[in-house]
Amino acid sequence: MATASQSEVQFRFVVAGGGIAGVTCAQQLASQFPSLDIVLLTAAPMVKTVSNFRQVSKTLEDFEVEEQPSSVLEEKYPNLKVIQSAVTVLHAKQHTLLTENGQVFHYEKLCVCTGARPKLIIQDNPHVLGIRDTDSAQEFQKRLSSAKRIVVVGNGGIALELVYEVEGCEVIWAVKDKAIGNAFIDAGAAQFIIPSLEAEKPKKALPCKRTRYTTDKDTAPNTGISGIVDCRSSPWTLLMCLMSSLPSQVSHRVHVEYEFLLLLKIAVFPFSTGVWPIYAQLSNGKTYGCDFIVSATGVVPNTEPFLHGNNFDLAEDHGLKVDEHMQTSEPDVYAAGDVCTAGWEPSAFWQQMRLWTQARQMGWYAARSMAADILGEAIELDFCFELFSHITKFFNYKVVLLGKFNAQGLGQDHELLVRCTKGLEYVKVVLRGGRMMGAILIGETDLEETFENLILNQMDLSPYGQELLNPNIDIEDYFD
Ligand SMILES: Cc1cc2nc3c(=O)[nH]c(=O)nc-3n(C[C@H](O)[C@H](O)[C@H](O)COP(=O)(O)OP(=O)(O)OC[C@H]3O[C@@H](n4cnc5c(N)ncnc54)[C@H](O)[C@@H]3O)c2cc1C
Ligand SMILES: NC(=O)C1=CN([C@@H]2O[C@H](COP(=O)(O)OP(=O)(O)OC[C@H]3O[C@@H](n4cnc5c(N)ncnc54)[C@H](OP(=O)(O)O)[C@@H]3O)[C@@H](O)[C@H]2O)C=CC1
Repeated sequence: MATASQSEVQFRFVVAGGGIAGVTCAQQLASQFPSLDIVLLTAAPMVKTVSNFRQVSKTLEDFEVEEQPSSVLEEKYPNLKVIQSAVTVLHAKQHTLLTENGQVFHYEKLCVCTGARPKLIIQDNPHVLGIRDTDSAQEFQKRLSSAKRIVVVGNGGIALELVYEVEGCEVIWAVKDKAIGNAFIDAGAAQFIIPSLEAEKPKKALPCKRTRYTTDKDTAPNTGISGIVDCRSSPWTLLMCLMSSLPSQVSHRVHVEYEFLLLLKIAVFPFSTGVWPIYAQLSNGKTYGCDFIVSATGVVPNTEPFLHGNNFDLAEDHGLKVDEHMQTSEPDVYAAGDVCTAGWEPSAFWQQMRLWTQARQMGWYAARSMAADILGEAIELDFCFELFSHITKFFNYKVVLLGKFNAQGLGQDHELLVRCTKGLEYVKVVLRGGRMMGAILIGETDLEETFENLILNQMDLSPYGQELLNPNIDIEDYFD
């Protein structure tokens, strides 16, 4: 509770969390209400902003993520005040927040955007690392520089990127599925991209992702590792950038262990008795000694400071459940980005995935909803939630995911059309009742806009059958 000695300040809008969701929300509120002071409370010294935003098609978007000091944001939005102090307590009934530095904030509307943290297979083990932010990426890089072998556990975005990028160290990739990349791609796509793991990697000046993340060159804090500020960097691209400077003794050696059942008991031997600091025992009977294990096994929403004494509905994945206006179950508390879980009835082609794009869209839409509520206006769920779309890069291939790209929730009630040219492209279409429900496009297919339209307009494609993917038909012209 606030004490008499603590200063209490009142704001109409308070946003907690300086990631993409929180910053987007605060920026939107600051521009919509130029005469009001908006407060952004954040735990980290830097905030993340979107730059070079490009609307690729109706729903597909591409942008870079920059890490910048808060002053950059305050200069651009004079009515936006960024305070670096983590929220420690929320009293939702009283509409007050307490921060680490002892300040009490009274709000009319609050948006919680505190992100998520890695869900580690083993907690508090110095040889099991998760990667989330610049600090954890730097720790990973430091450990990697002297590592001979690492074990990567997990089969999602981080593992897919990590195993491809790590050089100069043997990588054992332990996936519990039959194919790699199950969180993003299907088994066919996995077969298409996996030869890239064995092939010589194309030399590139710097790692580059579809959605990049940069640190301001002149203003980044001194990290103590030379070269950082000259790189286009993120927890992720920063990592890759740093890794490119490591000596390459064993080039790109990855061994995949499929279908292991994770034995939660990972043996840890003291340095004096074991050759390796940690041993990973897999259910297939194999044991691998390694320098450290990377647990790339998903994330858990950062909700702790908000739960005690409040009455939030939580989703199964422990996210703050939000309705179609990004409102939580506590009055006047909204949530956006990784910390929240969409609780509304989703469109037939959308699902939540914890990604930069969705963090931006949710942050923006939460701000619009908060404003609409204050102004007494009605607001409808934004169009960006009509169709799931994501552009990224895996194993140096452009990857576009649309709608129910893995037939999520469709059960047996679907059929697949696939076109694949080794080393060039992989196109998979998910159809239900002759109508397109989703697609995976790998390589420079140039099909994203046409397929996006076909999913949105639900045209009956049954008359075209297999011809839909005939490479000799210019499908773009055909359906335009
Ligand atoms: C290694 C890695 C690579 C990724 N690559 C991609 C990619 O290529 N493409 C993609 O789309 N997505 C990617 N993601 C996912 C993406 O980073 C997240 O979905 C996105 O950052 C979520 O944004 P957010 O604003 O919700 O949360 P975050 O970016 O996590 O921001 C949360 C903010 O809240 C602050 N905070 C936390 N607790 C408190 C508190 N108590 N009080 C105040 N502030 C607090 C933090 O300091 C931080 O500023 C990647 C994730 C990781 C870990
Ligand atoms: N390019 C991009 O778009 C990128 C996006 N990201 C995002 O960043 C976040 C963090 O990435 P990441 O950690 O890879 O999370 P993801 O959610 O992408 O993947 C987690 C993976 O770990 C598996 N897993 C979960 N628990 C265990 C366990 N106990 N043992 C073995 N495997 C397990 C999951 O399998 P199952 O699904 O069967 O539970 C899944 O394959 C995600 O939100 C991701 O979307 C990250 C990097 C790149």
